[in-house]
Amino acid sequence: MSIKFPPPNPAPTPYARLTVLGAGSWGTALATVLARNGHEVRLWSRRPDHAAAINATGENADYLSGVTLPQGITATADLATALNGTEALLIVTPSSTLRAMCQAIAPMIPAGIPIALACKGVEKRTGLLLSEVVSDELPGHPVGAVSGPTFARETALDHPTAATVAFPFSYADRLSPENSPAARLALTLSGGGFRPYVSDDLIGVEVGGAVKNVVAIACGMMSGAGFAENTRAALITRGIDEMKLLAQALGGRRETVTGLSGAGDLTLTCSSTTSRNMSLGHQLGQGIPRPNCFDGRNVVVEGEVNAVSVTDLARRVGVPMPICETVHSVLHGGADLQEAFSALWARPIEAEPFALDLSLEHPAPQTSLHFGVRQ
Ligand SMILES: NC(=O)C1=CN([C@@H]2O[C@H](COP(=O)(O)OP(=O)(O)OC[C@H]3O[C@@H](n4cnc5c(N)ncnc54)[C@H](OP(=O)(O)O)[C@@H]3O)[C@@H](O)[C@H]2O)C=CC1
Ligand SMILES: O=C(CO)COP(=O)(O)O
Repeated sequence: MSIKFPPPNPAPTPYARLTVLGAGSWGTALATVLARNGHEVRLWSRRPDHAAAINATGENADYLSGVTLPQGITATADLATALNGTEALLIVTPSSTLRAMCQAIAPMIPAGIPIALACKGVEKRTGLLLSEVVSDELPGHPVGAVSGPTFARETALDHPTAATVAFPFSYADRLSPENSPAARLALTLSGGGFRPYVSDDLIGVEVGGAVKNVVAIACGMMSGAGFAENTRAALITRGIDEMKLLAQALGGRRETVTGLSGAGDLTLTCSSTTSRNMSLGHQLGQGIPRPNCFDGRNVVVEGEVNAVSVTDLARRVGVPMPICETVHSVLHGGADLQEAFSALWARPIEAEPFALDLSLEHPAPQTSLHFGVRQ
C-alpha cells in the first residue's frame, strides 16, 4: 500500500508592481530593496522637482546621497501615476500625514490591494493605531505593517537586515497562506541582505514601533545628560515592559514585543544617534534648546509627537507607562529634565514582571540621580 502525502503548500507569488508613497530616506530604502529584487516600483514624492531629480540622477540626493538606486524605480509626484496598475502599496510618509494621505489616494487606489504601513506611530487626535486610520479611510483593503530595526541608509546599502511583515490573518489566509498579503509581501521584499519574518499580530507590531521612538528619546536624554550603559540597559528593558503592557491591553501579544519590531527596533534606536529620536533626546539632555536641535533643521522625530499620542492612549486603557510619561512631561509639559528623570527613578519599588502582583505597598525609595558627574 502506498501512502499519499498531501501536496506541499504552493509557494507565494511576489508582487510584480508596487507603489511607495514617500520618497524620504525610508521610502527610498524600501523602494531600493524592492527594485533590487527585480520588481517595478513607483516612488511618490510630493515635490515634482524632487521626483524629476531622482529620475535624472538615479540618486535621492536629498535623503540618501551617495546611494545609487537600482533600475526599476520611477519617481513621480503624480499620485494617479504612482498608483495606476499597482498590486501593493507601502505608505512611508510621517505618521502625522497618514489620514490626509489616505484621503488623497482614496479616489484612485486600485480596489482591494494590500496596504503596508512603514511609518511608525499612533494618531494624535484619535489614539488610533495607524492601521486603524487606514481602515477608517480606505475600507476594503488588507492593512498591515513592515517594521523592525532598520536604519534606512544601511538597508539601502544592502547590509544584512531583518524586519517583520505583519497582517492579520483572515480565514481565507489560513486556508491558503500562500495567498496571504503577509506571505506575498515578505517574499517580494526578501532578497540580498533583506530578510523578512511574517506575523499575524499587527497590533503587537504597531505598538512596538510607536513606543520605541518615545523610549529612544528617554535614552538620548539620559545619555546627553552624562549617563551611560547601565542607564540605557535599564530604559530599554523597562521600555519593553511598557510596550508589552500596552500591546496586551490593545489585544496584541506580549511575545511579539520581544521580536524585531519591539525589542529589536528599541535596541537599535536606543543605541546610536543615527536615530533621530535618540539624537533629539541626546541634544536636549545636553541642554540644547529644542529650536536649536539638529541645527534648527526640520527633522522627522516620530517619538516627539507620539509621546503625546502614546501616553494619551495608555492612560485611556489604564496602562502605566512611566518612561513615556516622563518624556511627555519634558517635551510637552514644561517639566525639568533632571527633576523628571529623578522622579522616574524614585518611584516606589515594583515587581518585575509587572503582572506579578506582590501586593506590596512600597514607600518611595530615597533615590537621587547625580546629574553633572561625568564618567
Ligand atoms: N529613516 C529610517 O531609518 C526609518 C524610518 N521609518 C519611518 O518612516 C516614516 C518616514 O520617515 P523617513 O522616511 O525616515 O523620513 P524622512 O525625513 O527621511 O522623509 C520624510 C518624507 O515624508 C515626506 N513628507 C513630509 N511631510 C509630508 C506631508 N505632509 N505629506 C506628504 N509627504 C510628506 C517628505 O517629503 P519632502 O521631502 O517633500 O519634505 C519625505 O519624502 C516615519 O514614520 C519613520 O518613523 C521606519 C523605519 C526606518
Ligand atoms: O525606525 C527607525 C529604525 O528602525 C529609525 O529611527 P529614527 O526615526 O529614530 O531615526
